[in-house]
Amino acid sequence: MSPAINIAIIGAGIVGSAFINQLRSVSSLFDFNVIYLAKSKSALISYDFKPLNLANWKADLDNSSLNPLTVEELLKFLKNSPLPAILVDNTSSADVAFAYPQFVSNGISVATPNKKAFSGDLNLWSEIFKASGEPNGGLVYHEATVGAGLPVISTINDLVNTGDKIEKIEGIFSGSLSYIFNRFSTTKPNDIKFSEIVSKAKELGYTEPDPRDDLSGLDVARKVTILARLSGFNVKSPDSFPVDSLVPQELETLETSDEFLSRLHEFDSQVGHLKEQAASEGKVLRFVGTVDFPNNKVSVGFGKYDASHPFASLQGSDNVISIKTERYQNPLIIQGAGAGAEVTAAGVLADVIKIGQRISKL
Ligand SMILES: NC(=O)C1=CN([C@@H]2O[C@H](COP(=O)(O)OP(=O)(O)OC[C@H]3O[C@@H](n4cnc5c(N)ncnc54)[C@H](OP(=O)(O)O)[C@@H]3O)[C@@H](O)[C@H]2O)C=CC1
Ligand SMILES: N[C@@H](CC=O)C(=O)O
Ligand code: NA
Repeated sequence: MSPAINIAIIGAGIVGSAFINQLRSVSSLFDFNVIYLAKSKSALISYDFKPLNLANWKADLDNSSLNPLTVEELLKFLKNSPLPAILVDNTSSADVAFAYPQFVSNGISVATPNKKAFSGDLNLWSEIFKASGEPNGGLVYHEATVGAGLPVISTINDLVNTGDKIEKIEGIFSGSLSYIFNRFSTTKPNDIKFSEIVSKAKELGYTEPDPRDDLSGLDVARKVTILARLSGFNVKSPDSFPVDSLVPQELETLETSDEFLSRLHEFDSQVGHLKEQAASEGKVLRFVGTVDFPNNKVSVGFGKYDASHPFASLQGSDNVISIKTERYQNPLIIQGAGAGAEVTAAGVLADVIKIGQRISKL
């Protein structure tokens, strides 16, 4: 049994809930003590660092009168942890993400599916990994930021760390857009309405908290930025290259995602023409990200594909990522579910286990 490790979890939504349940299911294999669990308005806090009883965690969290700790308070709390500590950020909060360097430089490890820190300002990227490289720095794992639980980050890291040179990465990186377009855009005419299939993707837990992050191409741009940076291509930001958007300009500034979803139907015909045009050519629309090193080009947007193309035959929320390198001239392909509570949570849990195994060897 690896030595006990204290875990602080922020976020108990679609991914966070599945993560907590999966963590409890492996508790006999690993000595992970949850000492903090928070959502945006309430928290469970074990000030004496004894493991929280998670038997009824959801009701306890919903009914807790404790407010979540601020980032500064949480840092102070975890710095006093008598055991090594891991911060698990299952939110899409920028505030939490931008504080990672403070946690990591204090020896607190981070495991997260939150893309914001890794696709934000390049200086933040450098600060996080510089802090992690310090002798007492915490470990940083973010497998689920690209392709959910699919081994994309670990594969790119292994390729780069063993001296391979990444030449081109391309694929379908959005689970929600994959689900949407696998159904919405087919070579045979269909009467699926765009707004309906988008709402369905949200119901299934595939989209970002605000689906506009998916439909605007920003989520894929964040993922492509992360992969480019890991491959040694210091992309400045997710908006420093062309990104196609499917968010109607009139709906971009609506206050809430609910308002957006309630009005999206007004633009069904506008988006419908895109798919009809592709179908008239015997093709389907797919949303693709590309990092092309020899041509110094990064792009995120629509492409039209024959029914025989690998991008045209995906199922569910599948991602497919093609990685061409100096060694893999015939590209290495990773394919599978790229969104969804269970597969994403498993990616985060696997990172927590890797951190625990590495810490226990220290
Ligand atoms: N869904 C998926 O398939 C995938 C998601 N991800 C990433 O996982 C992360 C979570 O996504 P998802 O679970 O779908 O999102 P949800 O909106 O379902 O859950 C977010 C959770 O974070 C909580 N939260 C938000 N801000 C704070 C804060 N400042 N402090 C404490 N808690 C906070 C929310 O609280 P409250 O409940 O009170 O609102 C909620 O519990 C995102 O970064 C997303 O990009 C990555 C890969 C796949
Ligand atoms: N909203 C994202 C979730 C995973 O990153 C997607 O649709 O892929
Ligand atoms: Na992944």
